[in-house]
Amino acid sequence: MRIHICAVGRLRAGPEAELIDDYLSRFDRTGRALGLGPAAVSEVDDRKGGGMAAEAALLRRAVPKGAVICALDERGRTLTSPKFAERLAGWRDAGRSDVAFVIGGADGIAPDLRDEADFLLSFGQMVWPHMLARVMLTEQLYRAATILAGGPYHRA
Ligand SMILES: C[S@@+](CC[C@H](N)C(=O)[O-])C[C@H]1O[C@@H](n2cnc3c(N)ncnc32)[C@H](O)[C@@H]1O
Repeated sequence: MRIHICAVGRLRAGPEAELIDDYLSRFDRTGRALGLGPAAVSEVDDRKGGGMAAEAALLRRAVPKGAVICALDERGRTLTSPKFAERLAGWRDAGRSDVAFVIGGADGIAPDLRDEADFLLSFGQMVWPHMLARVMLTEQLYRAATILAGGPYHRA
């Protein structure tokens, strides 16, 4: 099951980009035997200042047809890491080929795109910078893969 991280904004080289690359390559390595991955980031950038609606149109284009849409939003549901792993495995076991994690820009995700999501995932009620949300998501994807693989990385 392919993982797409569809995110607003271009990430420049730096510590966040290094962490994301590292977690995604670990996820791909661990996930391969589990039918999870590969994972890739699709960045969208509205240079015309069209706001959330313009970003939503670009994000929709980045989401593969038929993908499960999991939108990241502080108003969504919080999950434990094992429950997040279970949910990923559930989508895989239901035969879904693609899961798209959608991350908004400075103003968040347009309400109509949020309404289209199959799941709203929250990393708590605090608002995080979108680049940190990307890092947190990639770490949780790697953690989920290690949980499903029975590895020692996650300690509850
Ligand atoms: C700077 S935040 C935007 C916050 C904006 N005020 C809003 O109403 O959504 C940018 C993006 O990071 C992600 N994000 C930030 N905090 C989050 C959280 N606590 N849980 C899940 N995603 C979060 C969301 O995808 C959000 O659209």
